[in-house]
Amino acid sequence: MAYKQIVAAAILDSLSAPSKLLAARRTSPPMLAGLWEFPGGKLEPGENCEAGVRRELAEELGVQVVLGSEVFGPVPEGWVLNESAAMRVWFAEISDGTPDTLEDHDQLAWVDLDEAALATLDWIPADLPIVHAVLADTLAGATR
Ligand SMILES: Nc1nc2c([nH]c(=O)n2[C@H]2C[C@H](O)[C@@H](COP(=O)(O)OP(=O)(O)OP(=O)(O)O)O2)c(=O)[nH]1
Repeated sequence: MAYKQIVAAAILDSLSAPSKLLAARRTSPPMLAGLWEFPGGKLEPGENCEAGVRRELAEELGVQVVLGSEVFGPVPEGWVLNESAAMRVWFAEISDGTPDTLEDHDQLAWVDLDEAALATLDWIPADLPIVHAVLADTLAGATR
């Protein structure tokens, strides 16, 4: 089964000594509006995944990033979101710009990297295993 490829970033305050994750609240479609996610989007035809992540973060948040390790999911396309889409996610640190809600989001939040703080956000349900993997990888020092 070929999944539509989505790419996204788990943006940390620091790749070397992470303490916070940048979460973004979606504005559309109605079914997902108000839910929190990893900023990112659909890969364009012919684009490689890392370039896609960088493009999406520039468009949506107005930032440039340094990419760290991938947050590996269970399939080659990353984390299965639904019957037709899967998402690869990379750790990232902002190298230029201040994140802003330029496109697709109405709120951004720097959240402490602990279970309780992350659980206060209403995440897209498909993202919950990814949130746990992000936490586990940061605790294991596997972000870069
Ligand atoms: N970016 C992102 N999308 C997610 C996450 N979790 C999740 O289920 N999705 C879904 C929502 C969408 O159906 C799809 C991503 O598409 P998108 O609408 O963000 O893509 P895009 O920015 O390229 O937008 P567009 O061209 O369709 O306007 O993946 C997540 O954490 N981040």
